[in-house]
Amino acid sequence: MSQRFSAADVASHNKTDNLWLIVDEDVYDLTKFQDDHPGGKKILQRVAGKDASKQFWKYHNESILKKYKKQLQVGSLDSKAADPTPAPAPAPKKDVVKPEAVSGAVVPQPSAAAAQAAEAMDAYGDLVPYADPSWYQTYHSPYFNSSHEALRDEVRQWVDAEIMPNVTEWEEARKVPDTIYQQMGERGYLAGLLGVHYPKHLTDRRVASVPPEKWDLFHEMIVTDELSRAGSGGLVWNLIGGYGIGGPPLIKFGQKEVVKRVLPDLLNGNKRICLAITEPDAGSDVANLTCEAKLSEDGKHYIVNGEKKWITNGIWCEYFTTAVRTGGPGAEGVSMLLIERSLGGVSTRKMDCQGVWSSGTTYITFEDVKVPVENLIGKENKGFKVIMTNFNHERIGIIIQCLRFSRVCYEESMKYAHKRKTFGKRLIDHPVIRLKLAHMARQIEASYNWMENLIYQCEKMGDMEAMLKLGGAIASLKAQSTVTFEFCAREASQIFGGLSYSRGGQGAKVERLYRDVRAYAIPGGSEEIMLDLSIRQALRVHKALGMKL
Ligand code: HEM
Repeated sequence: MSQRFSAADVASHNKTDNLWLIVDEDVYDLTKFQDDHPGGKKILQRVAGKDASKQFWKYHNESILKKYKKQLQVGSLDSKAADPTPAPAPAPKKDVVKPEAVSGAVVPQPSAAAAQAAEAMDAYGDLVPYADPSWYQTYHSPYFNSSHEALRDEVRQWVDAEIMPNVTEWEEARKVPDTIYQQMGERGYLAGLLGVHYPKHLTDRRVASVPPEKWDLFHEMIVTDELSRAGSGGLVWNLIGGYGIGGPPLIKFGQKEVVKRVLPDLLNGNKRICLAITEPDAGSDVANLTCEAKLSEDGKHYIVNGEKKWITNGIWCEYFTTAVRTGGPGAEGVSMLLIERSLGGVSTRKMDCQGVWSSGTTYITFEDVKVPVENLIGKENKGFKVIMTNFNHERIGIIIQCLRFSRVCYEESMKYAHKRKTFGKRLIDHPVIRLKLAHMARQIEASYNWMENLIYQCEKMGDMEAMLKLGGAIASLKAQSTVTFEFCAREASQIFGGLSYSRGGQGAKVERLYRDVRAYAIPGGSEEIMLDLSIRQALRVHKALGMKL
């Protein structure tokens, strides 16, 4: 913004029909906007011509300026430093704070070897303690390197510019513009989100900051984590909810020709896929599903009839990775089939749900859909194995999202607690509020550190070994992360008070995430089923490993 004004210039625009004000040394013309101002026009008129920064920050958060700057800013104060372009820049290089002992605490010194081997990561983000993972905040990490740092910055800049200012609007409209999903493809992110590293043979899209050969599960984690900063399960599920669980079975177990025909459009963001397993009467109890696929007399097609319920993204999808019954009762009679909308007989209806509004939760009916046998994913009656190997990837996705949503609740609360005053003190100065923040942080950090370790294990193991050895721990962490999310959403809501009860405004993220909690605690295996499985599976594996009781 090139126009420069003195404070006296701005002061002359102090009438109702000529209303300017200053926020953080930028000058805004609110003459027309005042009638639409959700906080009322009188409150603006009272500060007309003045520096209203203090009042502004009392009632709004950053997203408001991001959204309205273009439309309302007319210039800056002449006292403002030149080139104020705000960028979520990677913070200064290696300016690492040396810990100092307080009250007699001993400060351990790293050994010479350790000091040589390990450099702390660069500082990144706002450095609010625990609001980002510790490797963003100058601490050491065995898992991340400069390619992860570069991707983090790439995704964050995109999310901050294109997504963050619009999320509330999209959520209310119950739809994210298709262009955002397409950008996920163009930027190469979709191709990296299937848990199979980077399938460069199926797409010419590339991620700007990471070459495909270097792509690992931590890069995948970063994309999901940074998207989740927007504080909306609906947004994340819209972009990767159906794709991230419907795509992996196809790319891993689909027949070569089908994969070659279907995958490129999916990876590039031109078409959508979802996972259709749950039915009105079969949820966590997958082996009981009834949607049937009968082989035609000539053996060339399956004829599919049945219903699927709570299917994320279903209304927008061309492809449905579907669990069907091809054999007898129980798990041995289940197969996976790629059903295509273009085959006819597929009807989708949007469901109205408590949370994740922009994710497109769908009820599906299949009526005599004629599916070519080539669309079988895996072997006939062996679909349960496909479903089982998919669970780790699905649950880790849920864990990443829940833990970032927990951080969002915590970060919003921490920032709000620094500006809101009650009984003459800022909220952060009340011990009871600090206690809430401490309980949030300890659960987030413990869970995140376990998650890093499990992702590292997945990176080192094959699918089958990971399914057997990690299935129990991942199920347990899924429950741990949804409980953490629920706790953080509740505590954040208490800290925000009424602002998190009404929709929009400063408490928008907290209010929305509070509504999203059940969408994480129930699907992908409910907390109860996860915790029980975690012990059963661990015992089974450790018996095989030689456990002595
Ligand atoms: C660039 C200038 C401003 C813009 C673009 C703006 C925009 C908005 C918007 C969009 C809201 C709806 C709530 C939200 O989404 O956060 C809002 C609410 C509000 N604004 Fe402003 N505003 C501006 C300046 C101010 C100033 C200077 C004051 C106070 C002197 C003020 C007081 C309020 C109040 C009291 C609310 C209602 C908050 C609530 O519901 O809790 N606004 N404003």
